[in-house]
Amino acid sequence: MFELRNISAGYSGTQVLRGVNLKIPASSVVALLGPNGAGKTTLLRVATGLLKPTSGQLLIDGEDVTGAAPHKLVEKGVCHVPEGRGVFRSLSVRDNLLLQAVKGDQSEALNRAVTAFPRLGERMAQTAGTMSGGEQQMLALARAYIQKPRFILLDEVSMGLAPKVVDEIFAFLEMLAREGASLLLVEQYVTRALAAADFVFLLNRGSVAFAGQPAEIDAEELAERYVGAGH
Ligand SMILES: Nc1ncnc2c1ncn2[C@@H]1O[C@H](COP(=O)(O)OP(=O)(O)OP(=O)(O)O)[C@@H](O)[C@H]1O
Repeated sequence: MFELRNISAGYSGTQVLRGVNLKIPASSVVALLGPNGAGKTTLLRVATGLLKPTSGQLLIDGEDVTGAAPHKLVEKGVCHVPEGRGVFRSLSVRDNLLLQAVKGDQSEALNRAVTAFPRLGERMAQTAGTMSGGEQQMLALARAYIQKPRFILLDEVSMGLAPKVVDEIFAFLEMLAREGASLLLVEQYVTRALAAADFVFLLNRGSVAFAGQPAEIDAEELAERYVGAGH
């Protein structure tokens, strides 16, 4: 269980998050929705240790990890897939994957990546930056998967991708949750996020405006009121 408890945070005097409570249980997908500027990315930055909260706690399986450096959280199984795909564009697909592998486990890491996304297997020698947006996102997700993360925080992974690729990516994310991971999915793609999620949090102006199950939400109304285009 990954938990943010009463978190407030911001940037040099500007408060963005105001007393946010959010839980990501094991083996579940939690969608974090909300309009532009609501504070979703800021929340992910707090959750990954990149931004220290001004108050509140970050807990992993009940252990207080507030203020821990990002690499300490990585050691605890926290993995961040940032907006705009965290891949090294000038490196090959293979090198991108190997950089994520523990020494001695290189072939296992490559196998794991190809199991997740078979298409990457055909493109090992290709320079990552020359692949399509969808393929680069698959590579970013495969790099995360290699680390066998327990908590995966994803920022707009479906942004700008074709519906078929988005289907493939969501199927992969649901498989990660079935394997036991906890996922926090920041999404503009409301319908898709609600279909995949076990729990939904709606952030508005830095506060949680709704927390509950997808069935309690009217996706159309939500998209109109809070999220805007892209659903
Ligand atoms: N580095 C920064 N310095 C100062 N203010 C920032 C910084 N990053 C974000 N903000 C401000 O914090 C607020 C929340 O931004 P954030 O990126 O967390 O929202 P978001 O919900 O992820 O929005 P979007 O959907 O547009 O990405 C915004 O008003 C933004 O201008």
